[in-house]
Amino acid sequence: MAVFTSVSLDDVQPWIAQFPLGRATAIKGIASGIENSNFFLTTERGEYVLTIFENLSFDQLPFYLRLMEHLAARGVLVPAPVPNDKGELCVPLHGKPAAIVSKLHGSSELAPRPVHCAEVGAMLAKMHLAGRDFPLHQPNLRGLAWWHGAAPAVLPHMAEPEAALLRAEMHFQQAFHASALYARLQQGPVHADLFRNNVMFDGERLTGFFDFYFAGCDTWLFDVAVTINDWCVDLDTGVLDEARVRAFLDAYHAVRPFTADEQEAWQAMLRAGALRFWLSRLYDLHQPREAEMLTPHDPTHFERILRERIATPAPSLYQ
Ligand SMILES: Nc1ncnc2c1ncn2[C@@H]1O[C@H](COP(=O)(O)OP(=O)(O)O)[C@@H](O)[C@H]1O
Ligand SMILES: N[C@@H](CCOP(=O)(O)O)C(=O)O
Repeated sequence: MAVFTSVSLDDVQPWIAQFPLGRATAIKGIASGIENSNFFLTTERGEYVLTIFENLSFDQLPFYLRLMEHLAARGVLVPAPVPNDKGELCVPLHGKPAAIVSKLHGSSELAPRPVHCAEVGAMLAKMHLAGRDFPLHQPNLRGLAWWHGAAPAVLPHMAEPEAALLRAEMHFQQAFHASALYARLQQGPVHADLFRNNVMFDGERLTGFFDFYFAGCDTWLFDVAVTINDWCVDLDTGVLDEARVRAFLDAYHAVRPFTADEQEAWQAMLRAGALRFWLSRLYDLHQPREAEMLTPHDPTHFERILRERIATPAPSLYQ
């Protein structure tokens, strides 16, 4: 659970006057999440989510918030940021950047079936296409450059077999990212953290993607790999579930067809998706930050997934 910065109804009342939302009537800290302080905010106009950004700067936030605005305007189901009376999407609260977005209906589907995976696959493809004319650019801040900084920070804490795997995979990914094949992959704004807990469903109907605060420009295939590694995996073994993978990939391919280059790069990208979260979970474990409520995620889950993606041929992207 994480609320890093506390906010009361009294704190928020004068602040919210700059938004066209009426008075705030209730505010409640949200326990889940590990990056930001989130609150359900009820106002005279409806239900919203207030986020105080703990690690992102005012300079970085326009990318995320304008991307959500851009996607929402193109029919991609994402929370719409609410502008204040000056048209700003991000304003200080308790000295930190903060934003209000619309609240999505429903709940996360933590035991997805193929029908849910198909919904996510189709919406992800739609999101990639809708992002093509997004004018702002920011790299994926948890990409290869970050991996190079994080690996030396966690390696001293690791036992040798795991450290050897991390060094070898860094080496492999360095070569993959420098390859001509990688350079040919299509790129654009990606979510980069589209796990089960970042998508809302109302029954079998997807109501939205949220938590865009790891988004950045990267290959579309990386986004597919990150998403499949969570949505289509057997959580105990890290093995991909064939029926869920097929449903996801077929639905994605029907909206935005995969290319032959992407097929060739697929196994290496599934490995990249696993490495990214193994590293960030190791980093959070060994370099913890202050929080009122915080549950660290288990790194061994992604170590298992990485070993499995190295050992097992990747499923075909299209039939
Ligand atoms: N726009 C939204 N609509 C509905 N619920 C939301 C929305 N944004 C966040 N939440 C809720 O807040 C929780 C934590 O948000 P999240 O963005 O995952 O936090 P963090 O960025 O700290 O990881 C989510 O699990 C979800 O229940
Ligand atoms: N999805 C990541 C961590 C990011 O946390 P989130 O709650 O913001 O999605 C992981 O599982 O390691």
